[in-house]
Amino acid sequence: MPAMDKFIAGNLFLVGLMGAGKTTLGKQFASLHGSRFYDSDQFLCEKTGVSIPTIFELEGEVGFRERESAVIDELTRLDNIVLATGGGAVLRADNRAMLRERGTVVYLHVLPETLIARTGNDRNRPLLQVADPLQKMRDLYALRDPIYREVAHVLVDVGNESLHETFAKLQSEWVKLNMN
Ligand SMILES: Nc1ncnc2c1ncn2[C@@H]1O[C@H](COP(=O)(O)OP(=O)(O)O)[C@@H](O)[C@H]1O
Ligand SMILES: O=C(O)C1=C[C@@H](OP(=O)(O)O)[C@@H](O)[C@H](O)C1
Ligand SMILES: [Mg+2]
Repeated sequence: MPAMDKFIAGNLFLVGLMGAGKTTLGKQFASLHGSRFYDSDQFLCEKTGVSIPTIFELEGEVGFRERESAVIDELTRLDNIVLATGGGAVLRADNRAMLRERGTVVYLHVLPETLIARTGNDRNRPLLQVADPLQKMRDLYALRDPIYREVAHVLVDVGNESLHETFAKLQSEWVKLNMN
């Protein structure tokens, strides 16, 4: 993982695969710290008035990624926010640069089996509507894990544990960062 050369105390950006807990933990973390919470997917849905599956259906993944980039640019310019990104937001180099330069990026690292146990029946994630969601998640993990590691300032290793436990790990990493 690269050195924390551009650490900015104010913004926390969460990255990781679908089901890692970015949205759930981000909301809780923001509420505890009195910061504003944003979720790039929710923001996009509010902007367009339609769901993520509908955007995929109408414009394909390419269209979704275009919109997602614009949202990442808009939201990462804000100060003192917690942002839950969509799992694929790190795929574009320009998004990665925005995230790394405008805040502290935390990778919630979770293994595919655990992720699928959490998201398996969810109809709201178009990429998982396939015959073998576990294999799909393994493929996404193989492709993206190195990218998350590259973009993140900090990795939080999440096992098969409670939400409460992961929240405590995230909190402890944040405290460590702010003591440096
Ligand atoms: N240890 C944990 N950390 C984070 N989420 C967990 C944990 N255990 C169970 N969950 C559940 O997993 C789901 C994660 O979903 P979500 O927050 O939408 O993830 P993401 O935004 O990263 O796709 C939530 O339903 C959450 O309650
Ligand atoms: O990993 C991905 O490519 C995606 C993750 C989703 O967000 P979550 O990571 O919050 O599930 C959402 O942005 C979209 O379905 C695509
Ligand atoms: Mg989410």
